[in-house]
Amino acid sequence: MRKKIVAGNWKMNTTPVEGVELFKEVAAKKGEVCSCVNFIVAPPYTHLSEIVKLSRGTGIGVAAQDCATEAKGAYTGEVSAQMIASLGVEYVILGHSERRQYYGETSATLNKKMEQAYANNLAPIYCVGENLEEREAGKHFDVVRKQIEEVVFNLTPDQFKKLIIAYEPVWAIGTGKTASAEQAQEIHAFIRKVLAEKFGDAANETVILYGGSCKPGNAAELFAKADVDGGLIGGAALKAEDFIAIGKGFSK
Ligand SMILES: O=C[C@H](O)COP(=O)(O)O
Repeated sequence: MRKKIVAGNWKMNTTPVEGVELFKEVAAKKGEVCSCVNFIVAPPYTHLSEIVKLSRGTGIGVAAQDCATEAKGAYTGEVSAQMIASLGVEYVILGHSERRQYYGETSATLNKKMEQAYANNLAPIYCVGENLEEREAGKHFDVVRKQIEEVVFNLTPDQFKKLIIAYEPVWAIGTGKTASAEQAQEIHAFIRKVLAEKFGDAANETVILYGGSCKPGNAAELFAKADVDGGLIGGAALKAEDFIAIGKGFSK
């Protein structure tokens, strides 16, 4: 039985004070959701220390939204995986489409970040997904396969066991357009098949999250699909009520 995960990517939103409030609200409401659901929050770097402390005993995991390609040194503005891990953070989101699109992250960049994440015991949440043009041209399977082959296929079998994948069609992120549950299932099953080509049966254990305008109204339908193991939530993770309601998509 694969883990069920609902992860909230706060992106560049909330001040540290607001973030603490949001976290406290989520923690207070978490009991309304089936204990089978694992919640993770990914606040901005500036909030991590405080939120890790608050998370103790709540069962809510904490992720960073990114990490540096290098271990340490003269890289102004960067934050290393070691710095993040030393706070008690367990996960790191890597390869989010916003990082790929606005900061030019390539597979080469992401291979280095993966290496740093694993060297510091952080479990990566590796994001893949096609843009609208690629989807309309019917290239989504090829795009996603490439994003997996160029990065995930470099992992050792042991590293692979810790990996979480998030499929996020770029055309659905923050747009209000959601992939249908059928579209999500189709590509999640495809991702699992590609992973199995390299890692065999271990791919049956890989948690594959859906991301892109996932909200209380569509979560249950998406999560009901066989290969959709939860969600990576953006906008709706900024309201505790909505985030928790998405978690309830698993409760029935
Ligand atoms: O990381 C989260 C995704 O980019 C989804 O964002 P969204 O729920 O606002 O569409």
